[in-house]
Amino acid sequence: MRLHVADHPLVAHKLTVLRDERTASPTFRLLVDELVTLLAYEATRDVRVEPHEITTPVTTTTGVRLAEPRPLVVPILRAGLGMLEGMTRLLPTAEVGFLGMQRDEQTLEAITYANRLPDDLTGRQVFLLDPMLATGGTLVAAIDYVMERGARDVTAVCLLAAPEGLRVVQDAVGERLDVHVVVASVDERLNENAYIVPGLGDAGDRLYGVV
Ligand SMILES: O=P(O)(O)OC[C@H]1O[C@H](OP(=O)(O)OP(=O)(O)O)[C@H](O)[C@@H]1O
Ligand SMILES: O=c1cc[nH]c(=O)[nH]1
Ligand SMILES: [Mg+2]
Repeated sequence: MRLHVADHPLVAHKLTVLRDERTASPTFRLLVDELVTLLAYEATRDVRVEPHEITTPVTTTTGVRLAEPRPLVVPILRAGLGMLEGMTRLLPTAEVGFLGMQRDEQTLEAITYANRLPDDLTGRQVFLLDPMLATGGTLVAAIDYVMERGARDVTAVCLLAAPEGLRVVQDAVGERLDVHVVVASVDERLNENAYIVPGLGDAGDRLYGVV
């Protein structure tokens, strides 16, 4: 597993406001969007491109364009939905798949309630979006879904990760896949309820309200 922690004062500043319990949904959503844009820059560093010849007003030159097949962006509902627009702003031609997953707060098992992914992901670059990597159960299940469909190039974009969850992801997929994880911060630990500490609380609730 390759881990990239965004080390940038703007990321740290925005994350601090995001963590603050006084930050209400409208500002929270805006900050998630801005943070994803900053993380997406790093997450797409290895996006596949191909040579592309163009004519400028002065001469012809060979640049690059995104290669086919187009990347697939997969927000993990609910909370990952808050990251979709920021990601597709940088990758406007990407396709979008959806995974709806909810952690059972008793067993901590990830339960899948929606799955809308292309059948064949062979050769596709896949970007999984989820703000929180806590125990790692949700991300491991999501990686399994895309790997079952043939994906071998997977990047997870998260805002916060717990060290415990990163170890779980490494142990579960490390042998099978060189997954790339891009995060704004690796926090201290999980608490007794498997919430990230210091964290930001329940990302889905803070984005969309308690349901
Ligand atoms: O690493 P894990 O221990 O699996 O936990 C992380 C998951 O928990 C949160 O989702 P949640 O289950 O709260 O669903 P929601 O997005 O609908 O709020 C979060 O967005 C992750 O998907
Ligand atoms: O801290 C956490 C852990 C799981 N899910 C969240 O939204 N927050
Ligand atoms: Mg939630």
